[in-house]
Amino acid sequence: MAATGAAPFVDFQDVWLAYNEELLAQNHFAVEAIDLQVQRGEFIAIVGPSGCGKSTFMKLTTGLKMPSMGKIRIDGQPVTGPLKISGMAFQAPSLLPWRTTVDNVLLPLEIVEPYRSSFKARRKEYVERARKLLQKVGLAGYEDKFPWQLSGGMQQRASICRALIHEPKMLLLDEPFGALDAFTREELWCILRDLWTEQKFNVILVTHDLRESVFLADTVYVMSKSPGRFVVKREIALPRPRELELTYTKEFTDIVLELRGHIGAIRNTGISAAATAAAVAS
Ligand SMILES: Nc1ncnc2c1ncn2[C@@H]1O[C@H](COP(=O)(O)OP(=O)(O)OP(=O)(O)O)[C@@H](O)[C@H]1O
Repeated sequence: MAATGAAPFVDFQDVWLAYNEELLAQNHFAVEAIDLQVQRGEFIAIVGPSGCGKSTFMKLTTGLKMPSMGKIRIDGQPVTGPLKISGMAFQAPSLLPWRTTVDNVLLPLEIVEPYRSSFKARRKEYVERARKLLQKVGLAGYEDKFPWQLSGGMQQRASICRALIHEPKMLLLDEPFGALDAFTREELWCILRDLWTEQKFNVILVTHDLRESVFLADTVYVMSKSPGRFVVKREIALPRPRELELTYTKEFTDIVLELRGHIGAIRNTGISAAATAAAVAS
């Protein structure tokens, strides 16, 4: 899976974030003491109770937010602003309504250098790339449709293609399948797993679906709240590629229940982040 011994692809060193100066003055952090190293090609998932700081962690990883304290390096470089080496997909697919599927997928190439400057000259090649990706996610035949002609699951497939069109080194997914029915969700897990196996980008997935985290990720991190802090690191040593049947085995269910137990403890007993961190091996 991930390369070992090399410098981590994502490297958080004691990162803290308060959302503004006033909160910082009150020592009110949204996330604290984030130490996290993700190896090149690794697929990680982040789970935790609502409001614990998962999206805040994503904002830091994309460079949309800068830490109040601590250091972040991605692909060996300090993060100083919004990153272009990542693709992103969120719970709402947010396709532009006046663009066809293929034109929505092409959007990052019109915006991100080095593609932007050559976009017009290479449009034909890029359209071909977009069509191939759409085919892989089962959207062949829908390239020229508009978002309102697609189901929610289809729009989410297109948004994953849009996130991958500029061949990013890292894919950031914040609850991308949360609004979909169980069958579509499982189908998209398999599509995402196949794309990842083929292209080997890093993935950081935020999800409330523990089965999803265990099915997809190499490592699952549990975040506790107030402020958000990683308190559990669970490596998932299940066979790859993962088949859906695996999700019905005892081993799989035991890991899901173990993670559920950690989140239940954080939610129900009000265990503070520091106490949980001390109690649970990382
Ligand atoms: N722009 C902001 N300004 C101030 N506080 C914020 C801002 N965005 C988030 N927060 C606070 O930071 C904390 C973490 O929020 P975040 O959205 O990262 O949680 P989350 O784990 O992603 O939640 P959910 O699972 O519900 O999406 C919360 O207490 C939230 O109120």
